[in-house]
Amino acid sequence: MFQKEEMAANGTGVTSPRTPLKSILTEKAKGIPNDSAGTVKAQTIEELHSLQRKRSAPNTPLQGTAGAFANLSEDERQRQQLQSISASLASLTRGTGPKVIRGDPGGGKYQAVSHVAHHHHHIEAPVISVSDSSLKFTHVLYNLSPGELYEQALKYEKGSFLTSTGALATLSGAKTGRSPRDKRVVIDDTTQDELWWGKGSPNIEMDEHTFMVNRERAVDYLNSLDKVFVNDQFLNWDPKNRIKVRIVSCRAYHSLFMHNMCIRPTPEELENFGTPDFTIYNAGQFPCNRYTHYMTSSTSIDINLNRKEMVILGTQYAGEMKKGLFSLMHYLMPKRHILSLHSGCNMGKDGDVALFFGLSGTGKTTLSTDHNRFLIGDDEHCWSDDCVSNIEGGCYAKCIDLSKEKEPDIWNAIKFGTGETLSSLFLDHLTWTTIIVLGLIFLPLPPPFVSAVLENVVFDEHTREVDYTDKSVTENTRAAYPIEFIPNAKIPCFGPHAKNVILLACDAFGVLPPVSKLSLAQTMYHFISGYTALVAGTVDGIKEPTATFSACFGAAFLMLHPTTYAAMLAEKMQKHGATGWLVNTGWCGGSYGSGNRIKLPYTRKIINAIHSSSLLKATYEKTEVFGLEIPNEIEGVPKEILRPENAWADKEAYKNTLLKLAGLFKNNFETFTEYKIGEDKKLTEEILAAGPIF
Ligand SMILES: Nc1ncnc2c1ncn2[C@@H]1O[C@H](COP(=O)(O)OP(=O)(O)O)[C@@H](O)[C@H]1O
Ligand SMILES: C=C(OP(=O)(O)O)C(=O)O
Ligand SMILES: [Ca+2]
Ligand SMILES: [Mn+2]
Repeated sequence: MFQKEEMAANGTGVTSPRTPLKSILTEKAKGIPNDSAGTVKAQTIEELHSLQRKRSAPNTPLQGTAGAFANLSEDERQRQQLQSISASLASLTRGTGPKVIRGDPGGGKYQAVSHVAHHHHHIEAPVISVSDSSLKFTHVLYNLSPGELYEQALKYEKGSFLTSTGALATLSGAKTGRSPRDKRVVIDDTTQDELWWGKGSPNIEMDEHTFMVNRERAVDYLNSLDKVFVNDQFLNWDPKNRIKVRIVSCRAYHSLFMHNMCIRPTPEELENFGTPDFTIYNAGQFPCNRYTHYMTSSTSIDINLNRKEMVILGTQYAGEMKKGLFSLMHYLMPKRHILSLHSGCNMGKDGDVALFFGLSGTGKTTLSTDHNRFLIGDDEHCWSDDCVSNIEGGCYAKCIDLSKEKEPDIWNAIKFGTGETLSSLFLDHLTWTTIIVLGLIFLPLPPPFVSAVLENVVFDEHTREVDYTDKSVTENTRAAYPIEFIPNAKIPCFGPHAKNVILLACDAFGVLPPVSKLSLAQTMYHFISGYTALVAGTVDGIKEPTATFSACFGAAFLMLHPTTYAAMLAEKMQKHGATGWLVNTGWCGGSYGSGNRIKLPYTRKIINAIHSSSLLKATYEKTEVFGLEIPNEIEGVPKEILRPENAWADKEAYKNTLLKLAGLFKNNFETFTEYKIGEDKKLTEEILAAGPIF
């Protein structure tokens, strides 16, 4: 009887007599007050150490909450959870999943699944032989906390270090950027008709069978390891359109990265998680077999929409997982008439929402992180009939040349510690009517315990201070931090319909004006064009400044034809009266090499003028060739830089460069001239006429 009660009380079925150690009192000690707070409730050192780590969720989920597992005993619930993970890792040829147990094979203390874990805990890690896979156990490190993941990384992953601010610095291996040429999408009867294939499309086809070959390769590799990390998390803050994802990976770094980047479930949500909507198998440390059909390198990133799975082989760059899930959302959301956007998003205290579109490195993260506004998200959003919502739970900032002075919020986010939810100071500025009218809910959540991951940065061996100017490993150094690390993040991350749509282009040619106001047709023209000219790339291998056109400012992630997204954007902008802007965050006064990059403080002034509506009231002049409306003045921005031709010393060179760029725009748009944008024939014609005229 007593035993039963104790089992129910600690929820594990493990019973241990907890008689405290008797303290020995000598004659001398009698009468002397004991300064210790009591005696230790442990009989052995192991037990003492086991007391140090308090059992908590998710290992000990809360009792009594309703949901998928509501009527199950704790043992049964955990058994089903392990079964689900085993099924995720199942070999399709052998027809079975591995024997999974919870816990760290290195002797760590995570094995909450009592009976299974206890029996096999002492098994020595065998020399791995795949043919013995049915005999061995795969340890599952399930939704570990940042602290646990830190320990795993520091203990077992070479190249993992603590920086002076407590961030985890790590290396992503040979790949320090995405590998879009190695992306494959399974073509089947459904996707053949639904998806965007062919010229300009990022979706390079692969057949179902080849996917299975790569999946098996990844699963076999994962099964051959002593341990794998499993994250069960969410995408999309819009509760009606939340997607459940499971990420299986082999590195603590990957698990921590996704912990930061996806939405973190509460213990209750995790308990009721059930079957994921999509699963990633990240076996990035292991290459694909180049003799496999469709493979052109040893890297392969494969999406199978029918199986709801993604396989990663031959790259450890964590951005592949983040952007792979983004591709998934670009498929799932439009099916629900929701527009998925490669954009940053923030909101003013009056509820004015701005979207920041732009290719990698154009300023989405930098400019959406604004101390005077609420951050909704830095990179991936959905625009539904109800709201604009962030897909992710974290930000992924470029950190080359990061400075505390210029970007204090990002700088301060690169740490280990607790996140700040919306500061009360900021709340004071919000009137209650605003809160009620906008239906904003600011949850008084306890600050979560989280930590940033720094990829491929260089730091001082002794002080552990990061040198953000050092490009020794790569130019594409990155920080991934949970959104709560930005003090004025808006949690939950959604807001009302967008008022301003800002298209960012980093124009290395230096001929686009720092800011221009766009008509709806021009907005669509530039959205479909998706221009930028970067100097250094996120995309693996590209280091030179080149013009890039990427439809919808994110062709690499589109699943459907660009005009599908464009038509939805046009409709939403019309419906909600949003204004489009083109902002050049790149060069002025000359091309890359002779001119200079526009100073961030000037760009911020421009963006402020857009937010405050003051720019809307300015007087404008139209430019030649591109027909862009340029404001005559903006407070705090030198007048000379607003008109590019004034900023260039060599007017002849300016004109030639302008025409060169116009030609590139025209060539690029040729593929789109035969498409209709939605039902509106008039708009389609206007869009075609909204490009450069020369
Ligand atoms: N005028 C400017 N506007 C925006 N970003 C600038 C500007 N000048 C320099 N930068 C730098 O360019 C980079 C923009 O990168 P980021 O904001 O991460 O882009 P994205 O999120 O679009 O990939 C940052 O490193 C930022 O400091
Ligand atoms: C993660 C990426 O996004 P961005 O550079 O747009 O922040 C990427 O392109 O790899
Ligand atoms: Ca991006
Ligand atoms: Mn970004």
